[in-house]
Amino acid sequence: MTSTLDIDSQKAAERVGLTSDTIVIRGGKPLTGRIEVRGAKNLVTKAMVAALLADDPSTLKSVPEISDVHVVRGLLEAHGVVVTEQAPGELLLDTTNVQSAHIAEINAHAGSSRIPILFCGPLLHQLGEAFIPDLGGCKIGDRPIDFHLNALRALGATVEKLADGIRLTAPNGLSGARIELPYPSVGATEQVLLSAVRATGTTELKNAAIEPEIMDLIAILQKMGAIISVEPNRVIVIEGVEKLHGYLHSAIFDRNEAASWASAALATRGDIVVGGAQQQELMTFLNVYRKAGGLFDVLEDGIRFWHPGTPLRPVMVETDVHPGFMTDWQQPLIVALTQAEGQSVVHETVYENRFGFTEALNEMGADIVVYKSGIASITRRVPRRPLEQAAVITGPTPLHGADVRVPDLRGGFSHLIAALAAEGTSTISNVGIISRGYELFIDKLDQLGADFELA
Ligand SMILES: CC(=O)N[C@H]1[C@@H](OP(=O)(O)OP(=O)(O)OC[C@H]2O[C@@H](n3ccc(=O)[nH]c3=O)[C@H](O)[C@@H]2O)O[C@H](CO)[C@@H](O)[C@@H]1O
Ligand SMILES: C=C(OP(=O)(O)O)C(=O)O
Repeated sequence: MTSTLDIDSQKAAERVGLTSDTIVIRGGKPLTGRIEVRGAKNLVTKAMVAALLADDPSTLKSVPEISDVHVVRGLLEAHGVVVTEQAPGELLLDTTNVQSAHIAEINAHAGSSRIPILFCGPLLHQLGEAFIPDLGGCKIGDRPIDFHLNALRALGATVEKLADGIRLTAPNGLSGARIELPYPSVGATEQVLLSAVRATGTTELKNAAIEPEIMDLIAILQKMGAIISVEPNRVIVIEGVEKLHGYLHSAIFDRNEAASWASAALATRGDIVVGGAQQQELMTFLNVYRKAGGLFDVLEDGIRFWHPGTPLRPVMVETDVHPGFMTDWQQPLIVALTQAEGQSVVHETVYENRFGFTEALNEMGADIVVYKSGIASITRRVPRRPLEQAAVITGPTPLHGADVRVPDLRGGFSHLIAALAAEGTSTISNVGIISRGYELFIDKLDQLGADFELA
């Protein structure tokens, strides 16, 4: 099983032209103004991989300037794909000359993101073999890839574990199979889609994830010529086709980035219009936001989020697969919950180690207690998973500045907004990690009136 390597924050910063990996923030000032969100990190990177399934070029629009996009671009280029930025945020992905890559070139991207694992199916179809380096991604749990490898084996791939990654071959090509995931994993569902779409015969995937980004990937594959039915009860049926052609697609907006800026408005007592945000993909988040006392207004071209000016209310949140409350939303929201009057409880049911960032919040004055084995006694909608954890946040607690180091993407954004909400000065290092998923976040902080400088 490939391990999740540490993300190199400085490298991530360099990829997007961030001149420093440390930021000094003078907090206590509400964030106000308008920022734009573009395509979702969790779709755009996969859409770029999907282009590999076609023999002619694809065009992807609304591509954000984030580090993970550069990582996938590098991997595609290593395989002979010519990637051109035709206009701001518009990539032309020319796959007419796909070829095997040098292992050294692939390994240069080891530990940078989780996307390399999704190259398996497209490379097997195009080249009959694939080498996948050790993965990166946020260290928020073990993050095994057993569902991926079992699905690939079921489709006919042979998997060989190497010291620095995995090698896959499919001597007889891939063929349709009946696959049931033990849990509706986003990545494993995408793995099956990208592998089964050009396999011989039909694949039935049970217990599939149905996140909006997956639906957008299915839309892209359908544009390319695929036949994919999303059926009731998390069943996806993929009827394999021999050839796919390039696509023209504008990526779905980044709902995780939108929810993060919404939480920033609440935590800093601010007022932020998130241009490009849409209501439907955020409905579950908006309900919780409203219960906590946050105000929002759905506009024609975005959503306005603001603090009510009166005390916030505590909430109980259970993270879950879609349409539940997304795990990536809980970290920024917790910063706002430190300012609610009373006890909030956040049950994390997707990952087993996603509360590490709360230590820094406690150093800044928050009162957050993490229950490493969850809280069993509360009856809830989401059935308990063995890996579950819970955080109890008691507020309101004034926050003060501190020196902190970003541990992961969403935790890092949470530290930024905690520092912006806090009285005094904070120094936050390792902020390059934030550029994995937050486009131009330094420019956006500037647009929203934050008082900071890069160290
Ligand atoms: C790049 C990307 O899209 N990342 C998102 C994706 O991550 P990612 O696709 O990695 O997350 P998964 O949905 O696969 O993981 C969910 C759970 O399944 C477990 N699991 C997964 C695969 C596997 O082979 N074995 C296994 O046990 C994981 O350890 C975790 O406990 O979905 C997550 C859940 O919405 C989000 O937090 C991430 O932002
Ligand atoms: C966990 C996340 O991303 P990744 O799967 O890329 O590590 C995230 O976006 O919060």
